[in-house]
Amino acid sequence: MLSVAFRRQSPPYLRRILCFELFSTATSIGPSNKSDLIRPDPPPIRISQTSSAGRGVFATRPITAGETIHSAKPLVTHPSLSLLYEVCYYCLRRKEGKHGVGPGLYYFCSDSCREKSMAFLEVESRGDWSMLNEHCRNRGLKYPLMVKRLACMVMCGAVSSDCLDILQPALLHKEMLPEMEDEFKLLKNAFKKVNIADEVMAFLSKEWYINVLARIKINAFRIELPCGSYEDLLASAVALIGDDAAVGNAVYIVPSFYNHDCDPNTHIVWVDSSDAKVKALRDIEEGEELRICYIDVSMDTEARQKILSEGFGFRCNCPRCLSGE
Ligand SMILES: C[S@@+](CC[C@H](N)C(=O)[O-])C[C@H]1O[C@@H](n2cnc3c(N)ncnc32)[C@H](O)[C@@H]1O
Repeated sequence: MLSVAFRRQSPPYLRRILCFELFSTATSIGPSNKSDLIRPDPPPIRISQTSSAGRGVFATRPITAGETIHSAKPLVTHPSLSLLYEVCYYCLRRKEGKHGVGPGLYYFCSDSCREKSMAFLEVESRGDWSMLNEHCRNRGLKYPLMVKRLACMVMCGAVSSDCLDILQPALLHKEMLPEMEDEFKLLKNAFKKVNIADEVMAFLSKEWYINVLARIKINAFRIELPCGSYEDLLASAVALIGDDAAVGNAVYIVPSFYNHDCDPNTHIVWVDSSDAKVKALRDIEEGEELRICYIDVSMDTEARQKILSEGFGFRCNCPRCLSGE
């Protein structure tokens, strides 16, 4: 087991985030009497410093194999460009059959998803995103689209411009900057052409763009959802040819604190939307660090280290890698 150094309690800012992301859906029974609000048990985790991988997530009690440790809702999502009109524009749930949505119209799987999207869509739908989409499509990029959505969410007041600052950023190399600057110009120009007050756009600087992209790069999850129907299967086949099999990407706060292990004790599952469940793969002791895997761990040590180093910027120090397995 990893030797870990952790404080007894998560720092206050992390406790606030845990409360927001994990308990934002208290169950209400009966009329609007506050005493009727039932809060679920707090999840058995705390976020603390590890000895060698920055912050990590630790079990606060024994956890049984197969147990759902907690659920998490994304802060920001974006569908894959090839499935833009085939999955819910908010939660990425696959469209089942024909839902009467016209060509070129976004699909929402429920009134709730439509309502939650209303504010950022009001901003987003004013712009012409064809150049940014084309740029991303040609280069196979997904993250600039998430930055665009986040910018719209900031402009409509749904989130603050620093909402991702708590997450670890990717290390950026000088060679990456020209492409990021091009993307930023495409984004900024699209906003400039529409009627958005300067003060509402004040946060949208090149530094903000690069700062947010660096965090999304290292913390975004690629969401793959099983196909429901034959039509879904066909849509996925088209996506596979045109782009990739993922329905989209999403960034969460709490799941972003899970470190990687090539023999993980925990995994994240998606059933039918971007709502995530973190589950135990085996029995876990109180105080043990919970780790997921970021990559296909069936590869040999050298291949795993190469992908983790090139894609995530770190040398894996998990017991399996240290033993050269
Ligand atoms: C998604 S973040 C995980 C949370 C992060 N430790 C933090 O403090 O916010 C991924 C980063 O955590 C660190 N990390 C994760 N797994 C690791 C591992 N197995 N070995 C070394 N560092 C790791 C690396 O710095 C990596 O870029």
